[in-house]
Amino acid sequence: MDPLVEIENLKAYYRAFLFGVDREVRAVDDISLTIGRGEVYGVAGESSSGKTTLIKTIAGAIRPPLRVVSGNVKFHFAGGTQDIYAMKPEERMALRWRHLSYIMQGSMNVLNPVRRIRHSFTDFAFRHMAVSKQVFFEKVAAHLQRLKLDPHLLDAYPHELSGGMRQRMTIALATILTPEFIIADEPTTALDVIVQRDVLSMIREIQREMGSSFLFVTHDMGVHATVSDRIGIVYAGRLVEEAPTAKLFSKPLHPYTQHLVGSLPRIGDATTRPSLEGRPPNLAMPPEGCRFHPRCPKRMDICSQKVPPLVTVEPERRVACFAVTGDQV
Ligand SMILES: Nc1ncnc2c1ncn2[C@@H]1O[C@H](COP(=O)(O)OP(=O)(O)OP(=O)(O)O)[C@@H](O)[C@H]1O
Repeated sequence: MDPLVEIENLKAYYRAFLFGVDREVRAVDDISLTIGRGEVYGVAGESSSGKTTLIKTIAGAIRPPLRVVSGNVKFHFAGGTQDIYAMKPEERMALRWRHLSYIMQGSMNVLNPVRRIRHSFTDFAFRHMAVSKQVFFEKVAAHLQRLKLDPHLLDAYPHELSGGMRQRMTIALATILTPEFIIADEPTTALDVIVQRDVLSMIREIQREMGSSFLFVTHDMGVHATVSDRIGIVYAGRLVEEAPTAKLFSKPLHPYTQHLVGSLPRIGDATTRPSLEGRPPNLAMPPEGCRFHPRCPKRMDICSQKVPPLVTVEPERRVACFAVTGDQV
């Protein structure tokens, strides 16, 4: 794999006062992963597992009470290497849009609601292209056409577009400068299933045509099945399994992944699936050992005593579970 993003032993904690006690919320706790050039890397996990915090730390968007405790994030943009935490804030800002861009849930965060859409394109992208306004808008129109969007929509206000159309416009905006790396945070969660399918196929097409890498974050395993090449499963701030999508779905190894995959509905199967007992832990007071052990159907004594390391069990496949790797690791 030709790596575009390398994340090593990343720990990022929030400082929080809970019941009068100063605590650390260990939202990202020792995560290492690599995203290849041209790859869609999916991150899955339930609510509060640390997905958004992981995105923030990867993008270097760190504000109190969040702080990076250890680890590093390296990008390999434009033939060089950028160590995100060794860069000055203005150098980090310079990567935005041109090399690294975002697609968020809720496009109104990006499209200015009181201005026509063309102004959002000018605000974000014009200064990065050394061309006249006329050439700039010719390029924008060509980009929209390539993405099957009518360039006349540039004259509309965001509220005049449907939710799906707005989200597609946001994706056009995020990709106008052909960034190498795109972070997508639950980009289809607020959309209905039909519109969701359109948006996902648009993302796939962009990835194929432009060769950009994606970090695609969603709790929705069905969406991952459609769009992700590889998936990292996050539980309570830790990466517990990573595998190519087809392998992860056909043979999930970690008991938590088995639960996620097993809960997906299947056509013709009307049986109810057992739910997982308990709740995800409070990350200010996570359990000792494996954070999943209080809910795990396969737990052993060691699971409450020792943190299972993330072990490569087959090529391209890592899992952190003593029930899979044995307790001698
Ligand atoms: N500003 C904050 N101060 C303290 N704790 C925080 C803060 N923001 C998030 N957290 C905590 O960090 C943990 C991870 O949150 P995060 O938002 O990263 O999870 P998530 O997987 O993205 O969840 P969701 O899918 O619900 O957005 C949670 O326990 C959350 O309560």
